[in-house]
Amino acid sequence: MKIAALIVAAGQGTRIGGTVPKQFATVAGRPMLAHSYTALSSHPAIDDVVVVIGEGQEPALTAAIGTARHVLGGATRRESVANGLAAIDAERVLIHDAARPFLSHAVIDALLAALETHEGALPALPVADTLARGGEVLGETVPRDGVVRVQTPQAFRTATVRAAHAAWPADREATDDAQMVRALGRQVALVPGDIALEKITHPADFAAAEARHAATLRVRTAQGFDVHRFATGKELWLGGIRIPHDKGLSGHSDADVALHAITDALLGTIGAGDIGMHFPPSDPQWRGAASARFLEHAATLLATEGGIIDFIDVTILCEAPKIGPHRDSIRGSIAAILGLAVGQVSVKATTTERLGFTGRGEGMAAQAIATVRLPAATA
Ligand SMILES: Nc1ccn([C@@H]2O[C@H](COP(=O)(O)OP(=O)(O)OP(=O)(O)O)[C@@H](O)[C@H]2O)c(=O)n1
Ligand SMILES: C[C@](O)(CO)[C@H](O)COP(=O)(O)O
Repeated sequence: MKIAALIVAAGQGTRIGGTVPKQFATVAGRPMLAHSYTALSSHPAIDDVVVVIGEGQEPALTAAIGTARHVLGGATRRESVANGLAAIDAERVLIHDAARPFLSHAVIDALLAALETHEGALPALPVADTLARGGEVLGETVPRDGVVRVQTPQAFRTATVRAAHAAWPADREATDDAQMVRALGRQVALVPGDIALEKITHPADFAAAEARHAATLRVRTAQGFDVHRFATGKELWLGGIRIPHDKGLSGHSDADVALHAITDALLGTIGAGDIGMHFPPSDPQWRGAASARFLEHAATLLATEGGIIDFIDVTILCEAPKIGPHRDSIRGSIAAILGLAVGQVSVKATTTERLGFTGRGEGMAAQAIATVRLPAATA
């Protein structure tokens, strides 16, 4: 049996505002859409994931998740879902809001299990507050017994949800698909909802989602170390900044010893080997490459595993040049490459008291420690 997933991401996010629609804004270190796309596309039972986007949103989609199957949505969520349903070929379908980024495989499993006995299923949470009609002054209390908060993904037998959309009057809106299936007289099962799935609707929801997500992460640290030999006639690059000096460092790339150490530290946090495995010195395409690319790659791999960087600490070992005058610009540069605040980056330097290869001025070394947080399953 084929199972497809639709992520509706064609909204404008007007209640949140901002320079990009919320589904492409960053939350927990990645574009919001990327979180649920990863959760759905990595689930072993799901064969096909289709993203429904708005007109002109292709570049944002590609920037968020790379190449992905997608279709254009409509003016309302209901129309966007209908366009997505027309694009799939599967017996079962999960319909999910991009605005609910933190989707676990446990919720998907529960929904698919409920579909064995029901034509639809959705995650629901109990209501804890008193409910009342509102306006300028308090209206009457709404009984909350048996009232639930309805989340997504909503899972359906595809034929049923297609029939529900076909039967729904074109001049009436529906805020979700389950109410349309119910209007057909079919039963939709409830499975336990997840507070992590809360929809990001208003500006304050971003910070709340970040905080809830961060609380689920586990801290991990890893270190990186690198050495490069001095050579005359080379530029000296440190932390992505060109430093005036009479010698530079030799290497296949720009030989930025500080960025290499940080790259290895980040790769270490996810057990992804070392920089040489990802960018072999034997590969001509990396000749003279800016090491910022290597660091960005390591940060992307970490983000793909749901990790976020808490802190980077790098120590540069050399007799000369003096690092102090360049410390702030190196910090700023590393922070900019990684999308961090400057306060999340520390740059230190030391001589080795004229001892060893650094003491003799033959080369430079750098060591870095990365502190990150990763989802419990990875950590
Ligand atoms: N025409 C639309 C409207 C909404 N959505 C999607 O439906 C989900 C839930 O909608 P909502 O949170 O209301 O998002 P927006 O419509 O973008 O927000 P707003 O109402 O504030 O503009 C979101 O993932 C949104 O991208 C959609 O695909 N097509
Ligand atoms: C589908 C939904 O997320 C279920 O709670 C909700 O109805 C979407 O409503 P919105 O007004 O489109 O945000």
